[in-house]
Amino acid sequence: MRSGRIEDARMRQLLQTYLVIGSPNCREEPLRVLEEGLAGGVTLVQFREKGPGALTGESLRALALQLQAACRRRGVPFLVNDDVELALAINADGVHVGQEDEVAVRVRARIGDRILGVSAHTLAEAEAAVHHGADYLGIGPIYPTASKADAEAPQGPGILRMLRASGITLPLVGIGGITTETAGEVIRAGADGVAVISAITQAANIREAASRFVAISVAESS
Ligand SMILES: Cc1ncc(COP(=O)(O)OP(=O)(O)O)c(N)n1
Ligand SMILES: Cc1ncsc1CCOP(=O)(O)O
Ligand SMILES: [Mg+2]
Repeated sequence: MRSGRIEDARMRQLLQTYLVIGSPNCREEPLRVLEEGLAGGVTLVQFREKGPGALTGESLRALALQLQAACRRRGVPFLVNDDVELALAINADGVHVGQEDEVAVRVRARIGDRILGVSAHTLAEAEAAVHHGADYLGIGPIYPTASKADAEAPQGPGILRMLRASGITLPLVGIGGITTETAGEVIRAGADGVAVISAITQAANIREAASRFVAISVAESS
């Protein structure tokens, strides 16, 4: 059991290499993809079961439990995207919600001290999320992405510089089209880390891809 909200310093460490994963993103068994990512050193995991062929009902819950168990074996926190009900039912470590999801202040009330991540695309959304009790903000898409059909227009790393210059001090993670070529500039622009779907889940060598992101995040954050 966690006692109290996560500290910013710990949150920043967890955000360094954040894997977002669901079965539609995987070319092979999601558990194997996740285990390879964990072996490569990913620091935080979000279960995001969305897109063509996404599981529902009992199979969704079964996959969530399977992936959560793999994270527990490695001591890596496991968050659930969108579905607060599922997160509570499986006792996940936290939830990530966006602007179209259940409002953050209500999610905070429901999940207690579990980790709360909130997506923001503007300074006003970022300030509201801070006020509503977010532990970190997901900022993106930074670059074009094929992994989210309804993504907003890419904003580039400048959005991160703008948020930092405007006084947002909460832990931030960049997301959207981030590769090992661009992860460094995302962190230098003000992110504490990078959240990645395809550059890890679709990699020919998942473990190696994850470990490259880890090395970049560590080097850029020190
Ligand atoms: C770390 C992180 N940042 C942003 C998002 C996007 O959330 P949202 O805007 O609610 O879109 P969906 O992921 O629900 O399609 C995220 N999932 N994770
Ligand atoms: C969930 C989400 N939110 C903004 S972009 C995105 C998708 C990121 O996936 P990828 O790393 O494959 O571009
Ligand atoms: Mg959402």
